[in-house]
Amino acid sequence: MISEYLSKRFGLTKEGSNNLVKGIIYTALQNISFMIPIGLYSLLLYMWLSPLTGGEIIEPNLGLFIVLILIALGIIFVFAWKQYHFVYNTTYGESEKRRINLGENLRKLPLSFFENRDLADLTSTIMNDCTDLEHVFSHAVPQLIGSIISLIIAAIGLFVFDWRLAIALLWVVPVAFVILYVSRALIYREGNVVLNNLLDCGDSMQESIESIRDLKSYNHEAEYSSKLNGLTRKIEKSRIKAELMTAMGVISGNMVLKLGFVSVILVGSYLIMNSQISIFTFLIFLIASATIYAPVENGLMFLSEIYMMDMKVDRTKEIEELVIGGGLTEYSLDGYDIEFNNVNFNYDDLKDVLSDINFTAKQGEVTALVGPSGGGKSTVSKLAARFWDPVSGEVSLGGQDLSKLDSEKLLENFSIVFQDVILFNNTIMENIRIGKKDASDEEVINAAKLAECDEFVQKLPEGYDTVIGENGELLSGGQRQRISIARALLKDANVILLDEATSFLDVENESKIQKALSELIKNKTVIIIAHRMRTISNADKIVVLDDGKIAEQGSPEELLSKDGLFKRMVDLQNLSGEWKI
Ligand SMILES: Nc1ncnc2c1ncn2[C@@H]1O[C@H](COP(=O)(O)OP(=O)(O)OP(=O)(O)O)[C@@H](O)[C@H]1O
Repeated sequence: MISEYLSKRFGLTKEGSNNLVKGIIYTALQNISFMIPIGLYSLLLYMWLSPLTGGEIIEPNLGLFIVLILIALGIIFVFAWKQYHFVYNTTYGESEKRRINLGENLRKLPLSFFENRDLADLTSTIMNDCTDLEHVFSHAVPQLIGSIISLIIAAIGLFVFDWRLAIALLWVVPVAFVILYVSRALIYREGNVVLNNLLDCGDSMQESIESIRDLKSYNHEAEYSSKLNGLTRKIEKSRIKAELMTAMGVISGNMVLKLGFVSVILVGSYLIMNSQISIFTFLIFLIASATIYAPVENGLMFLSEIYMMDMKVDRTKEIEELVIGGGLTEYSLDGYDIEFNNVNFNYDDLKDVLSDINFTAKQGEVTALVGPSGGGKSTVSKLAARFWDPVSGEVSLGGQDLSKLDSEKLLENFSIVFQDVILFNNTIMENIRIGKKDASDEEVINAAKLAECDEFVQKLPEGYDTVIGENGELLSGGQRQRISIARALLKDANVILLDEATSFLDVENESKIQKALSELIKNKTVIIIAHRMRTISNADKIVVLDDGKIAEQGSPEELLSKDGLFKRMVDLQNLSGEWKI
């Protein structure tokens, strides 16, 4: 039962919660075993003090006492070792599983999730929240529950000994817990404020590092650092307030515990004066009051940590429980036409981003999406790869409704070249191999040659084995883009999405890549988004998107013969000397 509760409450695996229960039992046994030497010491005192209290002379066997103390130490050691084994193995094992699980879930989440989610927040959940949970499981939970169990057992023994002194000793414990329980709401609220301030500051840090070039070029560094200073001060203030709230609860609880010692002295003195208890009983309770509160004090300290943990468990659970895209993993496709049927879409219920979109991107053809900025071109391409599902209508691939297919499996059919190329701090060879993880070096080099990478790669100190730095910092924008095209060439999928794929390239390289792409796209479904008319002059079909609607569609020749938006865009670009058909 406890195991089920722990598993549900803290999101532990069955094995993890079973081991944590064992850890808690050993914590309680360890706490109790600490009382064995105290018991032996009390017995020794009783023997020594016996003649002073009118009893017979008892000669203690010191050798036996030393042996018993050594045995007690052995027992303490075994319990401590067992407790350590179960608690720490569980904690780090569970943390590992939690992180892997979160990583797996993130991998399976629809890409739309990441567009609306703050990346600093996600990193903080995986790293910081998991680390904080580690501490809670290794210290707070076993200590708190273990100390409650050992306290109950010790309390039963003390009640049997003398119920009046037991009450004098123990009345403070529930009072201390109630005080901390009452301060729970404040601790939770202030903890939340700290967490949000930390996230805001992490976000701003990340943003300032990512945009350092623009900040410097627009002389905005001073404003930005003063914003960061403000956020850091906010963290400091909220932390102090949160610590204060926690301290108020914990210190008040601990102060109440100290009253237990006072009440034992008062009640004990009264009972001794009235000859109702022996000096030995009084001594036992005095020793107990000096030791029994230590685990409770720890427990109180950890209770506040457990309160703070709630929000962290909620944040990790949110990712773990998010409905994963789901869908069929086994299906057959009738070709690779992508069809939009009466598709309507919005990102946030506020404004329709796409209305009544109907077109087919045919296999073996290049379909170009053009139109003014913000018209919805990228959104259409995202729907084509099921990064999002339409609000109404249907997007299909080879006759299958995309919203019924498993996203991960579906993307096996896609090669996508994004506008923002993401490269990894690895060699060029491995960066291209991402397109097809089992590709041989030869296949990688062939793809690189087709994407016009070979020439600049040969000039690098270690050729294909050159490590290109974080996000390819050693490469130019055009080189990065060519690497991402090489990846797509290597993947050789049936559907190709090119988002401004050649925007960084100079005219010479661009025409070379266009040649390579025309080889690649034979008999494939290609959707290309391009601002420059030159890059789509060979398209079979043009879909012009304006303000989320299809303004017109048809072959370039058809659209040029009309006096529509496309013609106006071409004329405009002709004016700037870019359009050659
Ligand atoms: N993740 C998002 N959340 C909310 N709104 C978004 C999101 N992405 C895009 N939009 C909005 O959707 C509309 C269409 O954007 P989209 O990026 O599809 O246009 P686009 O034609 O590709 O523009 P551009 O040519 O400038 O890249 C815009 O009004 C944009 O503000």
